[in-house]
Amino acid sequence: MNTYKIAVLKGDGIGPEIVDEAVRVLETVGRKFNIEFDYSEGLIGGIAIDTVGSPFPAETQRICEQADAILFGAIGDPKFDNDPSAKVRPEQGLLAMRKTLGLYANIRPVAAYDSLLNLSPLKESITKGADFVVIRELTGGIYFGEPRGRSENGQTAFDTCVYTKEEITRVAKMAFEYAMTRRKKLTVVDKANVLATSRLWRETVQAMEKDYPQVVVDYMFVDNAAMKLILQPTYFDVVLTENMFGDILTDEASVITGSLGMLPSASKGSKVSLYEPIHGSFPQAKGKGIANPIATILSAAMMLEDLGETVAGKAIRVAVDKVVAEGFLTADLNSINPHSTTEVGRRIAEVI
Ligand SMILES: NC(=O)C1=CN([C@@H]2O[C@H](COP(=O)(O)OP(=O)(O)OC[C@H]3O[C@@H](n4cnc5c(N)ncnc54)[C@H](O)[C@@H]3O)[C@@H](O)[C@H]2O)C=CC1
Ligand SMILES: CC(C)CC(=O)C(=O)O
Ligand SMILES: [Mg+2]
Repeated sequence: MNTYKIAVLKGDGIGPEIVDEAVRVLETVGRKFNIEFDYSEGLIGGIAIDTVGSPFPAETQRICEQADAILFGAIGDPKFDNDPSAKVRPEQGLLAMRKTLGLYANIRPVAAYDSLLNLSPLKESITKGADFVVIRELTGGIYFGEPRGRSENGQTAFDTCVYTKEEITRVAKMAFEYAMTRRKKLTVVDKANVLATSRLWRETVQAMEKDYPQVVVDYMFVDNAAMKLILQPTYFDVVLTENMFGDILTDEASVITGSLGMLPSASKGSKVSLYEPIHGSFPQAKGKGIANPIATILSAAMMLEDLGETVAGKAIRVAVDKVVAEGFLTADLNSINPHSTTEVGRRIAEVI
């Protein structure tokens, strides 16, 4: 029997509810495929600020560093969002965790489900067959650059976007390698017509093209990419982009699947990897049992595949596909006969 140490960071809002369903599904595949999970829970985000005064406590860092993989829910709470003067914010915990653990690449697969095509506001003729992966740089750019803050007596605010060649090279290498396992097409999304950082991105990736002669590379400005994503999503195979563009474009891309609650992700670096839905803490839904757990359950499937448990990961995907096809879904995707977060988690576990 294989045993894995999993750090479980539920976070805020719907975080605990969706992670509980992912754990339920992990337990089910564990029983079926003889895999054992040894879970350690850590605090992160608003709940960590309220409990111990820090959004990414040292104890949570220790738990993560000792784990084989990390399963993360979401952070964020309106009491911080609505207080611009808050000195410590839940989001700082997520950013600090990504930076401290060196999680420089966030892999966000996007695929349209045939049975959900009618639920996207986009026409079926546009979304059918869409299947791409966004590789978002995760520890650089404007979310981390210094200096940042206020000047002129608080009347001016500034953030700084910084990228080094090394940061671009390591994530681009991952993107080229992903492209090699797929349709061998890489689209680099930037704003090189305006931004110095984007010009460094373009120059760096262009220099790497010769190492991957089978990969066809194109470069697209982010404003055009934002349009193309919903005009012709089937155009894309692997998309490589910087931190903020990737954050924004993938929420947009979730419209292709019908709900933000469907998109999983893996955050990777050179050490332990972290698995997280792409959405946030959806505070309006907290405790109501209406949040879609599938993004988190599919993140757990990505985790198993990366741990080498491909059969178990595949079993989760097959079960999700079946449950999606039968329409046993939360209100975001089934407003007529909605099922609760727990019912959907239980159903997926039952089908495995
Ligand atoms: N990775 C993380 O932990 C992230 C945290 N946040 C934080 O989350 C809080 C809320 O931010 P929002 O901008 O409202 O983003 P959000 O992603 O939490 O929610 C946006 C909308 O997406 C839908 N949605 C999201 N998750 C869903 C799910 N599982 N099932 C069904 N529908 C779902 C809902 O309609 C919701 O109103 C903020 O405090 C923000 O800072 C935002 C994004 C990522
Ligand atoms: C809350 C932000 C720090 C991150 C975010 O929106 C994301 O990772 O998708
Ligand atoms: Mg986001």
